[in-house]
Amino acid sequence: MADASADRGDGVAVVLEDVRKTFGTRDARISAVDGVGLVHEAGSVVALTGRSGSGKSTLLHLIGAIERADAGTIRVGGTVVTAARRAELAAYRRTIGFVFQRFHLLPALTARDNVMVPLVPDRRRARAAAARADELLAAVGLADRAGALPSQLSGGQQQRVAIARALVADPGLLLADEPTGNLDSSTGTQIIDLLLELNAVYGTTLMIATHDPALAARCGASIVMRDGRIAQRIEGDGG
Ligand SMILES: Nc1ncnc2c1ncn2[C@@H]1O[C@H](COP(=O)(O)OP(=O)(O)OP(=O)(O)O)[C@@H](O)[C@H]1O
Repeated sequence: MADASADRGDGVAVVLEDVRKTFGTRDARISAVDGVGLVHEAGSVVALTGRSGSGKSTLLHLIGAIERADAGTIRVGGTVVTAARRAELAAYRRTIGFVFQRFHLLPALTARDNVMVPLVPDRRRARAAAARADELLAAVGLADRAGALPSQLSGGQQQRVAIARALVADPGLLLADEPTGNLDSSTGTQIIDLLLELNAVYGTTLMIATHDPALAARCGASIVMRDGRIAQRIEGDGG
C-alpha cells in the first residue's frame, strides 16, 4: 500500500445510549434495535456479529443516518445524529464512509470516476479530485485499473474500488455491512487486510457487520447482537 501516513485523518468516537428502532405496523411490530448502548473509541475497530435479523444492518443504518432512530441518542464525533436537522444530517453523511456487501458501483463509470462520486462536483477541483481518486486506488492496490469499468473488474477489485470511494472524503468513520459477504474466502481475507491497514494508516474508526468469524476475530473487539440487543462484547487482540 502507498504510504499515505501524511494524510492520516482523525477517527471519531461513536457513542450510543438506549437506541431503539422498530419497523412495521402496530399489529406487527419488529424491534430491530431494542435499547442499544455502546462506546466505540476514536480510531478503533469493532465487528458486529450475530444471527441474521439480529439488528446489525439496522444499527449501522442508524449510525450512518440512513434511517432515523425512534429513541435514544447517537453521537458521532461532534454530531448528535439523533438531534440533527436535515442540513446538518446531509453534512454529517458526507463525513462517514459506507461499504456494502453488494458493491453498488455505477456500471457506466470507470473505477476512478466511481471513487470521485462522493466529492461535490466542482469543475475547478476536478483535477484535484481525480488525483485523490488515483491516490486511493493506489492505496487499495488498483493503481493500474483506474480506467476500468466495474464489469472489467473481479468482485474483490470492485470491493476495493468501493472502499476507495468510501474513503475519498476522508471520513472519520467507516461503516461496512458484510464487506466480504459476496467474496470467496481468500479474496475476503485480502479485503479484511486492506480495511485493517487503512485503519492503521488513516486512523479511521471502523464498524464492520459480518457473519465471517475470521473477520470478527481480527477486529479489536466484537459485539454480538441478539434480537436487537447487545448480547455480548468480546475484546480481541486486533491482530
Ligand atoms: N425496512 C425494514 N422494514 C421492516 N423490517 C425491517 C426493515 N429493516 C430491517 N427489518 C427487520 O429488522 C430486523 C433486523 O434486521 P437487520 O437487517 O438489521 O438484521 P441483520 O442482523 O443485519 O441481518 P442480516 O445478517 O441478515 O443482514 C429483522 O427482523 C428485519 O426483518
